[in-house]
Amino acid sequence: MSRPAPIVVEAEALVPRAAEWLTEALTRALAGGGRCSIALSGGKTTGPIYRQLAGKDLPWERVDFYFADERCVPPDHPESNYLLAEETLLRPLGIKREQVHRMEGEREDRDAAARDYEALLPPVLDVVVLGMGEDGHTASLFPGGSELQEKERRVLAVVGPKPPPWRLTLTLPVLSGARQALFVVSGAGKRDAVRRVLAGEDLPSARIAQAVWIMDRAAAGQ
Ligand SMILES: O=C1O[C@H](COP(=O)(O)O)[C@@H](O)[C@H](O)[C@H]1O
Repeated sequence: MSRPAPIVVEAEALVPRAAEWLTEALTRALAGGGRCSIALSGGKTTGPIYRQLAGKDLPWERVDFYFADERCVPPDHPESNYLLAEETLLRPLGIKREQVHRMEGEREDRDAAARDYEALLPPVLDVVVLGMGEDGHTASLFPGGSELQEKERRVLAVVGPKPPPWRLTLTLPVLSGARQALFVVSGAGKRDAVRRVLAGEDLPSARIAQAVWIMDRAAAGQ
């Protein structure tokens, strides 16, 4: 599959462009009149996008929320990806509890938490929002990790180099199988990783070949 050409925008246009893309993706996924699923990422880039997405007029009662990854911390911890989504998107929209499927990163038995999450994931996700770290990681799939070879498991507990170390993450078969996937990348710190992905290097982020990339000029090296 050939990678779609990245969409490069001015820094101030990144958030509105990404929120618009997600609105269109959700609209497509909801077009049949049924429910749709979206998996959210954490990190620094996504919060402002979620805030803007929360202002969009969509039939939110038909959207089910999942997570691409979670740090192994309680859900009210400042590092929690769930907390970020809760504060910027889920609470502002008044999303019902039963529509939100968070990864239970706080559980002592992380493998059991990963297996329980596998049991509630839909067979295919309609929309996935992803970020990319400066090392090319996405969700909690880090370069060189053995979990990148995973073919069967859909969710894994992993240890990564970025604090907090323990994480739960969707695996590549799930992320690369999503119907629509978006990477949002900003800042000069990501420039080298972007260059490596676009040059065809085998970084975790590069493995989600169907994804659309929206980035600002600094990340694109322009
Ligand atoms: O640790 C994480 O990092 C990635 C990238 O975050 P960013 O702040 O560099 O955009 C994020 O996508 C992931 O959900 C998060 O757990």
